Amino acid sequence: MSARVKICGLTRPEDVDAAVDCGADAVGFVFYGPSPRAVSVAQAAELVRRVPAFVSVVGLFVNPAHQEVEAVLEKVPLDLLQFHGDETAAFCATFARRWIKAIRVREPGQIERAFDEYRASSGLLVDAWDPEKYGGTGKAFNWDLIPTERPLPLILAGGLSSANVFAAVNQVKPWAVDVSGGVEQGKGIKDCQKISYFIKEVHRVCKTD
Ligand SMILES: O=C(O)c1ccccc1NCC(=O)[C@H](O)[C@H](O)COP(=O)(O)O
Repeated sequence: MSARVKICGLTRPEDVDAAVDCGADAVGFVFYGPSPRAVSVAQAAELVRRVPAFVSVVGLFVNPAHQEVEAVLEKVPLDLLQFHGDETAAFCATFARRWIKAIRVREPGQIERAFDEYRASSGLLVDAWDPEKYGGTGKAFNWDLIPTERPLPLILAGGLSSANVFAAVNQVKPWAVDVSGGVEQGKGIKDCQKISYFIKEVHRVCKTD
């Protein structure tokens, strides 16, 4: 078994370097103003310059206007778009870029329905539901709601950290895991030691299989 790792919500050059050096497969930048992890287009363009070949750069949006995404794409070489709001599949597919859809899980059957609705995506990210936030909540959800039959790559997110990612990967066997709060020392400020432990735990479970 192998699971890839995405470190999301990076805001500082040293955190990008730490994620890359520790072996992250993807790094995520939040283009959503209300988030404490939001980056400007100019800031993201600078940060992305540090990302080497074969590490994917993901741009995260929440219910953006079409023009807003295009404006980011003009300046920031994103490999993938991650839509974290109530975007339709038709909207997500209007950009000349691969995309993944995040859903916030709270009831049985929801993931199965999303697999169908977002079948044109490159993956479905499953995160915890929260009444007030679209993501980055630091909360886990009931992994028993995740079906074993998956027509798309499944990316597990929500409240992961080095303390639970071994169990998560072992149980869910996701294509990838996505973490933000679990590798931070403060909102938007990553902790390179936590990033290192997190990725080591994912690699450890992959070796034991
Ligand atoms: O990070 C945010 O502030 C955020 C705001 C709005 C939508 C999504 C957001 N983040 C998404 C992520 O960082 C992750 O994909 C995911 O939600 C996991 O976050 P965490 O539970 O903190 O590990």
